[in-house]
Amino acid sequence: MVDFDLVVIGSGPAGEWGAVQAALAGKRVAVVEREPVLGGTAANTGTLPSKTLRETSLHLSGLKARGLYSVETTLRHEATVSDFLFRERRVKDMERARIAGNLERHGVQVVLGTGSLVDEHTVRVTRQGQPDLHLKGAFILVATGSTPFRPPIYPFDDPRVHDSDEVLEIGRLPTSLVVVGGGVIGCEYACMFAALGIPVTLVELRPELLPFLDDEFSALLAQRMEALGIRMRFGQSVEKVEVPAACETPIHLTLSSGEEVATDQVLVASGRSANTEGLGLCELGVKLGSRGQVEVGPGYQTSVPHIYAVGDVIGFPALASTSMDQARIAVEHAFGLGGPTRMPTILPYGIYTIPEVSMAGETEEGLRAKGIPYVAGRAPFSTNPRGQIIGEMCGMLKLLFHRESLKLLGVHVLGEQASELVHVGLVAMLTGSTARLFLETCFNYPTLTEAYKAATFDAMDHLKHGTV
Ligand SMILES: Cc1cc2nc3c(=O)[nH]c(=O)nc-3n(C[C@H](O)[C@H](O)[C@H](O)COP(=O)(O)OP(=O)(O)OC[C@H]3O[C@@H](n4cnc5c(N)ncnc54)[C@H](O)[C@@H]3O)c2cc1C
Ligand SMILES: NC(=O)c1ccc[n+]([C@@H]2O[C@H](COP(=O)([O-])OP(=O)(O)OC[C@H]3O[C@@H](n4cnc5c(N)ncnc54)[C@H](O)[C@@H]3O)[C@@H](O)[C@H]2O)c1
Repeated sequence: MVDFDLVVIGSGPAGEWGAVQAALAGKRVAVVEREPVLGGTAANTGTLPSKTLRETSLHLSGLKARGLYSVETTLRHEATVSDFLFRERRVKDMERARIAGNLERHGVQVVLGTGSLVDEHTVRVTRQGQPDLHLKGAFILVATGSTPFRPPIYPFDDPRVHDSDEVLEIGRLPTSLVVVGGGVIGCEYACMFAALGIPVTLVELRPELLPFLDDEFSALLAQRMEALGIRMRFGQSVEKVEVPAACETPIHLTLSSGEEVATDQVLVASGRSANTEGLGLCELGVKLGSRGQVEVGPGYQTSVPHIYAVGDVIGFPALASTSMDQARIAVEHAFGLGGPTRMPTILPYGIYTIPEVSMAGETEEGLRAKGIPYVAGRAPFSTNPRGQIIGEMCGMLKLLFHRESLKLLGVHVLGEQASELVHVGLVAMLTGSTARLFLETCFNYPTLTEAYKAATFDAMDHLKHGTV
């Protein structure tokens, strides 16, 4: 039995940063990881691999150059799956090495094996070909993440049927692809494959894309995705799947509308499930929600006070960004370190579709539902000099201000660098800033960020004319 102040189960962003935060405070920390590599979904199968593939597909397809030179650049026909995956593997390797270095530098002990709780303070680590280890922790941090949900109608053992983990192991690029699920993962992958010139059909149960977005931006994104060649099938699901043994014979899907779709490959991205199975949480009285996610209270404490849970395993918002901060907060709470014990009230969302979309704060629909008077200001990138220079003709920034106080309430961006640009508005909201901030700030010229000033002027015009 080895004694620690904190035993962390899982080495994704939540596990890594929870462990480091505790180690920085002088605590003895162990991280248990069941995979042979560190980094979880963010480093290995999710965030970084998918973002790297996005850049690769933009590069291989020459898509970025199209707006600039009006040339019809198409995918180099000899592009192979190894071209496609080359940089993804490099980025992944570098991130794994960074995490190992970070944990080592802070004196965190890494134990490879599958962790489960045998009692309230003891984590058993099951290791292949080696005896079990028992680690005692004054506190336990559950950071076991999530895995793709696999609806039973799909034969995932067929090499042409993928979930979002397996798509990173594809043996060849599809000649056509059906993506099931128009959530963030489905939209991002649909764009990447469509950018490569592959015919993509996106099947989404809901009548619209990403309903948490401002309606205007959800519709704009759908338009841009259609312009990229993606066939949208809203309000539908897949009822029947026929996968012939011969891989040259197309897969046959029957949609709920009765439409038949023939496709080379299928990517199923219809949600994820929390990794709680076999952890022994229920046996200890830790409450789980309807989808297996761990229920937590303030400070990410579970119903067993010295067991904390953070990241994807607790469900929404299930982002790498929020997982890291939740973990830092949980450690602050557990050890009473005096730092922040709750998340910021406004979180940013970055969606790496083509084009990118990002938002923070309120949507127009949200403000209307709450009866908050507002004024909107828009700045299309086509009228922004930097937008002209880089050929970003479809992007837009929209700002939502309180109609009386002029406090910034929401920021929405679609286009190049959207997930970076949103941070200006995010910080403005977190500091309670008003339209004056943008009117009085001198921005670099020419930049996309300047759009903040243009959108603010537009909002002031609306105020003057009594429009929204
Ligand atoms: C395709 C895709 C793209 C994404 N893109 C973004 C993005 O752009 N931005 C963003 O912020 N988020 C993104 N996400 C979400 C992000 O990856 C997750 O929110 C984040 O990885 C969650 O971190 P975590 O530490 O909670 O869990 P994970 O990263 O899943 O890590 C959990 C770790 O726990 C280990 N583990 C599980 N059970 C055990 C056990 N019993 N014993 C030992 N170890 C165990 C797992 O092996 C894993 O290493 C994306 C996700 C996907 C799938
Ligand atoms: N850029 C980012 O921040 C980013 C990128 C990727 C993933 N993620 C995170 O990963 C998590 C999981 O993403 P996800 O896209 O798998 O899940 P999701 O729950 O966000 O989306 C699943 C989508 O599939 C649809 N769906 C469900 N069943 C269906 C069916 N039978 N037929 C057709 N459509 C169906 C749902 O309506 C939904 O739109 C998200 O919570 C997200 O936070 C974040």
